[in-house]
Amino acid sequence: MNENDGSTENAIPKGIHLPPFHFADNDGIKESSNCTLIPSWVSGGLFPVDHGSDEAFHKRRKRNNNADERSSNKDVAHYSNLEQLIAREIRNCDVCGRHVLWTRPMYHSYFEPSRTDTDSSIADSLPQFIGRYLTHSAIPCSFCAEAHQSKIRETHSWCGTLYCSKACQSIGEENAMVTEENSQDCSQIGLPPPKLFFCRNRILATIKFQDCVGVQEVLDSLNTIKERLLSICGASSNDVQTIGMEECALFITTMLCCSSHWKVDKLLSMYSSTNDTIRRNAGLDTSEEGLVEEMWVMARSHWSLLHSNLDLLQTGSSNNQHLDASFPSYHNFEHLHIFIKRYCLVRVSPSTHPLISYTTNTLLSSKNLSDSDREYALDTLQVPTMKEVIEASDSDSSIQSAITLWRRATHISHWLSSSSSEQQQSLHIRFHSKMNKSYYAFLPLSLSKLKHSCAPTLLMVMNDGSVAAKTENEHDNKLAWLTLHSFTGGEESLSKIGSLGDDLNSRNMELKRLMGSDFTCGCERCQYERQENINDIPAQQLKRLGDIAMQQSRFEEASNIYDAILKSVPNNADVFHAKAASFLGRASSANFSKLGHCHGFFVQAQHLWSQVAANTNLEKHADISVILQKQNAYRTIQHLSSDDVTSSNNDYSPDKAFKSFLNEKVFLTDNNAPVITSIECQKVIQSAEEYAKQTGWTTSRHYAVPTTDIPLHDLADLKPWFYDVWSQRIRPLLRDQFKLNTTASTRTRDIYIHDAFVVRYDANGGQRNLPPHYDESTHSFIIALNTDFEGGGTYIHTLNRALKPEVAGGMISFCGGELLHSGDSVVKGTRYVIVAFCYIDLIVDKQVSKCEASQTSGHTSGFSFGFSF
Ligand SMILES: O=C(O)CCC(=O)C(=O)O
Ligand SMILES: [Fe+2]
Repeated sequence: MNENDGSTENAIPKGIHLPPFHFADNDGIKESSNCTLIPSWVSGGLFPVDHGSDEAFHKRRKRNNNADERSSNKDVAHYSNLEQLIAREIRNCDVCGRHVLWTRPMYHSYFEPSRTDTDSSIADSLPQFIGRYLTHSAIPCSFCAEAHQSKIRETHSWCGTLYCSKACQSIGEENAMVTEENSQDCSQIGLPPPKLFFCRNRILATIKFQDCVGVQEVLDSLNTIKERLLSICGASSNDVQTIGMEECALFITTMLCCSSHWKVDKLLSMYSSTNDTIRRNAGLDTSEEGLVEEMWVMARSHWSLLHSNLDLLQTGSSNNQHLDASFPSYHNFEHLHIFIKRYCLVRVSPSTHPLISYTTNTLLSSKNLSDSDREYALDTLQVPTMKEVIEASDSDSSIQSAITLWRRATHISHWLSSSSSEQQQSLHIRFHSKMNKSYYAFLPLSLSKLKHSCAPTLLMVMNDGSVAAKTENEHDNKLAWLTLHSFTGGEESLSKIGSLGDDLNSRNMELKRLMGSDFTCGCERCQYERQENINDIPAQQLKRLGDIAMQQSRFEEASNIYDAILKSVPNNADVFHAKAASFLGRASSANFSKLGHCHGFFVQAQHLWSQVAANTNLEKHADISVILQKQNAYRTIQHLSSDDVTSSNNDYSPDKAFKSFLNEKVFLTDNNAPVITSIECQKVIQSAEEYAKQTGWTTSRHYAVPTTDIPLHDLADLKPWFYDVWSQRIRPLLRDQFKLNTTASTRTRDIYIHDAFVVRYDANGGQRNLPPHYDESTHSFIIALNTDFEGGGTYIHTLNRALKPEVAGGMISFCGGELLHSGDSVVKGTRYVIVAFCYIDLIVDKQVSKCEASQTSGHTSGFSFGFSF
């Protein structure tokens, strides 16, 4: 097994955003390579129109500014609510100037419910109204009808002239103006000069749409229809956020397809050639039947209206005969629906880069933020893409400034505090629903071959990672694939379901709902979780499953998977490393506040790393070497296996030399009791700065919330000193503060360092602050190395203030994995601190051999670290 995720040289690494792409299609399918994004019905957005290579459309857009404003893709793409949707559709009749609803901005048609109509007749005509949205149909003006007859419809969209009634249309056509511009346009497409003026409808920004003809009726009726759909789905309007979306996306997609013979034929032939369970299980769920019927009637009646109007314009008489031949039968409509649901529609995850999600969530959950500051913070939340970061040189100033922006934005979340009001709560909910909104995408047909997997290689996401939920405008979002593992291009796997974090049963229930009741997922993850032919799953696939479990914080499962791999591939350092990391994950997620220790997992992880490093049969592993350096610097293993545990000979008296906060979860040393002297502080700063002259300060050691730091284990001249300080002064103090029993004979738990580093904050550039976060530790300490700066300090959110020792050498210690905290912005000068991530865990030696850790460690013989290599 290859160490780097089984990737080949040309593989695209994990964590990269790719634009939507096509898989090669043997049938030479020509489709837009973009997936169509379908926002939710509930949010009022319908779907973006893909004009593809419609040159005439683009040409016209450029020429006419007003039309451009009205009909740009952006305008059509999405609307955030029904009112907006309707308001955008209000235009003036080209003849009488009356405000009318324009049912489709790009196409020529009109819908004018009159005030005298009864509610029920409006409701009856609404399916057609909606239908017109859903299929690119229009009643062409006479110019467009000519264009249509000249068989140039494919390359020419309707002109967009709008009349509020037949009477106005006649007047308009009689008085039509011919301009130089549109006459040129006509000669380009081989037509006689047009009779009509092109697209001179205006958007009147001042229109109050309530005053416009028919608006309220349409709004009401749309809501009526929505309610009806929901009731068919068995949902109340309170559930709309969860139920409306998928149903709507599905129907919009199916109805869209019905407007294209080619798509219908293609989909039906794909359906009939599919020989998997879809055929055996073709029936609809009973809950769907009524809805599908209703949609079929709606789509069909629209189709009928469209064709009779076309006939009327072309031949002067209505002829409905071709309807049955061209519109899919109910039977076929049902098949289309099933096929699309199972193969063409995928849920799009709104999450993007983990960094962005992390920051965004923190911002959203912060109660100490005024509305405008939160808006500002979200607005300035711009993070470079992974690709940009990888490709950018260190000196790339745009990346640097983007990172600075991000940090500044997140920092606002605690800089300005105000009490949490109801208004803020609702804002929070609004933002949250905005961020977490689900979308569906209609895949190009060639992509419908992609297989579902619960451990997918690709995840369809909003955005390409460059902009984090920056604005209210959904059309700023783009679709992209996120590679969850290194991707070589041959893998056919994507996720059909929204929540990959669910367990086997929940995932399968969801899949059966989507794919039919006898669908059984055959992906490796389900195979593994069902314990079915596990030995047949290649080690490389299993490693992926383990890594996914790690990403989803299912650490115990990850440990088990890595164990399974080691049975067949016993000498893989990468898997051992991953297994130790899963122990560390379990240490962080152990129920610390209840147990007061990490169930032995921290200690277990350290032992595993040390044993792997000592095993000469195993390849050297870069990450394990770093862990070993830390173990040596802080003597973690020596401490566990020697009498060091008993040493309590310190010359530091902790008695009452510190203040405590938050029920002894946070401590600050008194000014007269620093843990190191100011001379020692100066030495640390000098040593770190000297070292940084050769290597620079690191800025990416901690993934989600990186500090600008130098690890202490890299500072050779300081290592012995730091160990002395740790064992003689700091550790005894922490034992005292966190009540780890002060005598060695009764002590069953102790505190260990996992990582320690010197951090530099600089008001004049570089890093000024650290965003809100939890540490990867149970406990952390921060030692101030200087005081000649302004701002700064460790902001503990529950405390609602920053703690800052007033003397160099002063220390803050706190439950870093449990309390949200941040590094406050330094506004003047440079701040240096030592930060250490620690774990309180069991002392694992003869004294504690019967501790409860043994029950969960997976080993039966006490607390053993015996791994078979
Ligand atoms: O700068 C500080 O005081 C906080 C640092 C911190 O929380 C960290 O490095 O994890
Ligand atoms: Fe921290």
